[in-house]
Amino acid sequence: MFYNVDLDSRLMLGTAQYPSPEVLRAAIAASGAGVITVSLRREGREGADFRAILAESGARILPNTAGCHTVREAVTTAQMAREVFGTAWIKLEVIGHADTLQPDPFALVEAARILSADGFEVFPYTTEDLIVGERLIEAGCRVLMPWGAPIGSGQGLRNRAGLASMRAHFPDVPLVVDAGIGTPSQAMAAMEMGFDAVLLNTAVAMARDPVAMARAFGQAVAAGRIACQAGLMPQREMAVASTPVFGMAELV
Ligand SMILES: CC(=O)[C@@H](O)[C@H](O)COP(=O)(O)O
Repeated sequence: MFYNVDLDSRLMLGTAQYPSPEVLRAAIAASGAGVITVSLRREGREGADFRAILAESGARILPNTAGCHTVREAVTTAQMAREVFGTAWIKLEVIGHADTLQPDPFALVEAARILSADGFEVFPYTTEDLIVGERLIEAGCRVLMPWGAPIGSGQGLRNRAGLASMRAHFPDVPLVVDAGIGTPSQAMAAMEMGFDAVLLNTAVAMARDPVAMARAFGQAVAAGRIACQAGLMPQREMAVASTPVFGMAELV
């Protein structure tokens, strides 16, 4: 549950960098994404067409503050997005570093506190740092979005151990791996680890065939979720024969 909303699909899809609006429309449909994230800047640029694509998708809209570098910028962008999209959901990005596009944890927590107090339901894009996660929860966030890897890098789950300890530390908080996912298998791995959803953009938008890639990600996220719920077998140090020896033919 993400702020009391249950989603059919646990794939959250970004809407930037697609070769054309038609490809974007088809990719959203093929992915079956439950949530579409959209930047206010893009909505301002592309207007009615883009809005129609979002509306016909049937997915929930998660506006984001992509490109914001300060608390003030992020809070103002979120407030404008609430007006434009008519939702209290906001994916909060406050970028702290130009090369890594790493979140600024201090500004992030401050902006999350201001927005939560103002009635927003905040999805903060953060690192896997547990203390920052704690502070975000204290600030009012009921979802956390740790990065897989830097935005647009396609490096996948770069700090698997850190992500696993975040999952263990916040067993009851919905956690969404956001950014840096390059392949469907990486998205599936995140779901197998028990993450509640995955958010990605570049890997689909920049694929040679974005529509087919969107479908692949939709299926991978669904499969990872089923596998997690089915219970993965533990890894073992040694071989354990999988074929029973009872009833084997005796050769004399
Ligand atoms: C669209 C959006 O919200 C991005 O900021 C997001 O973090 C996706 O990252 P990738 O493009 O690496 O999938």
